[in-house]
Amino acid sequence: MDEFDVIVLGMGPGGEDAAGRLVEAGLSVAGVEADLVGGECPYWGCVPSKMMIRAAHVLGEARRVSGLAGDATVSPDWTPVARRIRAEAADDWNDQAAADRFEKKGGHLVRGHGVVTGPREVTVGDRVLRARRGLLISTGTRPAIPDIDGLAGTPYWTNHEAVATESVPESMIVLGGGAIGLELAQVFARFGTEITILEAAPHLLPGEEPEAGKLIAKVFRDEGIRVLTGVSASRVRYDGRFAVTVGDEVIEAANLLVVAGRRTDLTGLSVIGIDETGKFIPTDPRMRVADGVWAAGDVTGHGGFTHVANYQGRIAALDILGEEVAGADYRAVPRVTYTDPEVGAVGLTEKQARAEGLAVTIGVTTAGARDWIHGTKDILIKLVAADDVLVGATAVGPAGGEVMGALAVAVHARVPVPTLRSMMYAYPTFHRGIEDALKNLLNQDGP
Ligand SMILES: Cc1cc2nc3c(=O)[nH]c(=O)nc-3n(C[C@H](O)[C@H](O)[C@H](O)COP(=O)(O)OP(=O)(O)OC[C@H]3O[C@@H](n4cnc5c(N)ncnc54)[C@H](O)[C@@H]3O)c2cc1C
Ligand SMILES: NC(=O)c1ccc[n+]([C@@H]2O[C@H](COP(=O)([O-])OP(=O)(O)OC[C@H]3O[C@@H](n4cnc5c(N)ncnc54)[C@H](O)[C@@H]3O)[C@@H](O)[C@H]2O)c1
Repeated sequence: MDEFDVIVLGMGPGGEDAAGRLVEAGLSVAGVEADLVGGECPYWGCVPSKMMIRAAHVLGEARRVSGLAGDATVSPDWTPVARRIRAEAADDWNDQAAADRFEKKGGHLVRGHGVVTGPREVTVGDRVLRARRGLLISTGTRPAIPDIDGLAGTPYWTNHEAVATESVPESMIVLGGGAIGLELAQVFARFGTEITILEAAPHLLPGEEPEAGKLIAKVFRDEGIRVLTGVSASRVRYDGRFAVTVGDEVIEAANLLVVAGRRTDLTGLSVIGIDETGKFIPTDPRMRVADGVWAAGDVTGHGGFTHVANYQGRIAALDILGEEVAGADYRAVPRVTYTDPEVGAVGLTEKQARAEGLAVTIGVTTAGARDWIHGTKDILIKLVAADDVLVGATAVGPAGGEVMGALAVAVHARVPVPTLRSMMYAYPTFHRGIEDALKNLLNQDGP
């Protein structure tokens, strides 16, 4: 029996951050990891995907030279993208640097799949680990694979294969029009892949404002991407190429990318009172699950983002240390889909605000001086206000994620709308569109 103060199960952005803090505070910590220390984000998610996106956006900009600055010939080549991901982001999918960082602090890394076998007990192979103070569960998510006739057993891609590929496919069906699907679809399209996106919901990015998803669909179609919304694939066949049946049509492509959401694995957690058939681990504001058990990250269901996992990991670590800590506050969760244009959003959508029974006012702007100068019409700022404070906002545009930063401050700090209206917005920035949207805040009856 190995005894530690704390066991951290899963060393992704939620667990790694918390484990490091706990070790630095002087506790003995076992970090249990089945795969790579660092989790999805540095090896298969945020970091390599954003390197791919950076390369694709450079191509997009080069293609805008015509009409604005003369002529440019662009010859896309995946080689530097694959090289950069392998060398700079994933270190050839080797986590030695992260493992060393944790162990040099004094942490104890246990490699292998951990099973929770008691309130403060994790079994890894034939090793039984016991925690004197607490167990932090931060096991993240895996790709959810829809139950479609013929899909299982075919060589479809998930984000793992897409990130690690050394070449771009000639054609690809993208199953799912959420954040991963859209980011990767646009990357591969800009490198020459013929893309068809299949999205079951009525619009792309169904968790966000419908106007944002519709604007991205328009941009993608203008770029030559085929976008089908409100569709469901009924059958998949593979005989060297994929054939996916959608209604009466059979769509063929060299590759199929399945990006239809993520799923947690709660197997075995009934020993600590968790419903194993549930989707997520319920937590209180201090990330407590049960006596001596905490959870952080994607497994808690408060948004699949690295910044949420880090935020929760910090709260859990401070609570485990017995320090005073403000409970988690999810009113202003920021999120960015790094398409071109970017979709930045914070807080509630109009639909969510109305579902909460709030008396909602909406302000929208779709044009401003900067986008006209920039040469784009694809922008949107949508504000959702209630009781004279913003409760949610969306910014789509060339710097949508950055514009959202200002809106996140307003939502988080509950800045009164009259205060937001009274300030100056630098001319001619993209964020100056916020001023126009504030002027347009109107009472509306809702969709
Ligand atoms: C393609 C892609 C792009 C993304 N881009 C962004 C982005 O731009 N910005 C952003 O904020 N977020 C992004 N995300 C989401 C982000 O990666 C996740 O929110 C984040 O990684 C969650 O951290 P986590 O610690 O909860 O889980 P994970 O990163 O999933 O880590 C969990 C770890 O636990 C380990 N584990 C699981 N079960 C066990 C077990 N029983 N025993 C031992 N180890 C176990 C796993 O091997 C894994 O290493 C992206 C995700 C993807 C897939
Ligand atoms: N920029 C970022 O911060 C970023 C980037 C990528 C991913 N992520 C996170 O990673 C997580 C996973 O992303 P994701 O895009 O896989 O999930 P998602 O849940 O955001 O989107 C999945 C999409 O697939 C659709 N879908 C599901 N089943 C389908 C089917 N059978 N046919 C057609 N469409 C189907 C859903 O309607 C949904 O729109 C999310 O939590 C996201 O927040 C974040």
